[in-house]
Amino acid sequence: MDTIENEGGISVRELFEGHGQVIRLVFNHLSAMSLKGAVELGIADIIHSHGRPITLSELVSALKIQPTKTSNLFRFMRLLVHMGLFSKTKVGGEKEEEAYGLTAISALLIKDKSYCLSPLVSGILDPENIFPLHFISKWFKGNDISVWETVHGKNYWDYMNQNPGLSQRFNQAMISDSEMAIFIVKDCCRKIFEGLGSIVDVGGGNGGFSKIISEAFPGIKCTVLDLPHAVANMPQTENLKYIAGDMFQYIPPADAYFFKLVFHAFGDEDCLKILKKCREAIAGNGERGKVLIMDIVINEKEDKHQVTEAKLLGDTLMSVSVDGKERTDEEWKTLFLDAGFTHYKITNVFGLKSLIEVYP
Ligand SMILES: C[S@@+](CC[C@H](N)C(=O)[O-])C[C@H]1O[C@@H](n2cnc3c(N)ncnc32)[C@H](O)[C@@H]1O
Ligand SMILES: O=c1cc(-c2ccc(O)cc2)oc2c(O)c(O)ccc12
Repeated sequence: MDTIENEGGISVRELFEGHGQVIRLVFNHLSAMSLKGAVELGIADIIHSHGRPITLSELVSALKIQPTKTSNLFRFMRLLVHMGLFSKTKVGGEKEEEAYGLTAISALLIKDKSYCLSPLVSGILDPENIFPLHFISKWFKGNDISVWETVHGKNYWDYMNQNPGLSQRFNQAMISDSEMAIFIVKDCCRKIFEGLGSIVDVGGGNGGFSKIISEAFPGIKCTVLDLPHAVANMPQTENLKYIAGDMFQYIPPADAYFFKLVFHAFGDEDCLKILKKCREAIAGNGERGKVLIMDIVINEKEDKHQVTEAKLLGDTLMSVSVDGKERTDEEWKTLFLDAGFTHYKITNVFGLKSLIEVYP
């Protein structure tokens, strides 16, 4: 086939393929929006309560949608099966029919399960939350720290502070992201938490993780430190307290300083300030204490392609939304050593996250 000289010798066939890739990328937003639609329709809940794979006609009637939408639903389910949200099997005797079942993805969307991720899907894909992402190019050309300043004239946390509805949906999203941590705390990483007398969950939001810890280890006193709007009106219990404050100003002393998805929301300079505060607190406590970080570690060599892609998408989200970043092992190491820590250990835990133990 002909080549187009002024395009660096790319063949017309390659351009055809490139055209398909551009269309695929443009249509990519439909993956997220279809996931959101499936969550709002409650398809996973319907299949779960059905107790066995559900046929298209049974699904139409359970969804209480017009029969005229049957073929649209068939095509929607075909996409969701392709995306891995649902499985497709044959049911029935002589007159076989196709039926849809749950997969490891849709099992996480069942609303009565503690580890349900539906609030994460709706919270992160909230139109108000994604609107500023339409202005990435405008942000690149200007001097604003994030797209939130470009669009709303204030940073992410100030915007949240002034918009309690969005803040609540974001906090619910993060709580649902924490629920799976129960398996880590109880199983693979139990030893990391055993024997601790106190934990400060710094930037702990509504305390999703601390609730899990305080229930699994009644002997640990958990304190959630977060900005005033995030911890307002939170019910205190004997071993779970909330403090409104600024982690750049003060972090209360504890046996362990826990940070889940906090460092990825800040640049290196800010992370160093926070880590140095922890290091000082440990020194002031007779070198007793450690930092525990549940966050993302980019590992392009060992992670599957899809996992790296999700981490890199997250990195761009952090870069444009909050001046944060996802870090490689080397980048984490530099931060820890610069803050005065001597060693650390990374354990891959769940989803995209690792648990990093950092020692003085
Ligand atoms: C991405 S969220 C993580 C929430 C929680 N750790 C979790 O994973 O569910 C980051 C949190 O940092 C909090 N935060 C931001 N700036 C802070 C500051 N200066 N002091 C304390 N918390 C802060 C935010 O309010 C938010 O709850
Ligand atoms: O929009 C987000 C999403 C996340 C997030 C949620 C769940 C995960 O397992 C990883 C990342 O984190 C965010 C964040 O830390 C932030 O400061 C703003 C937005 C988001």
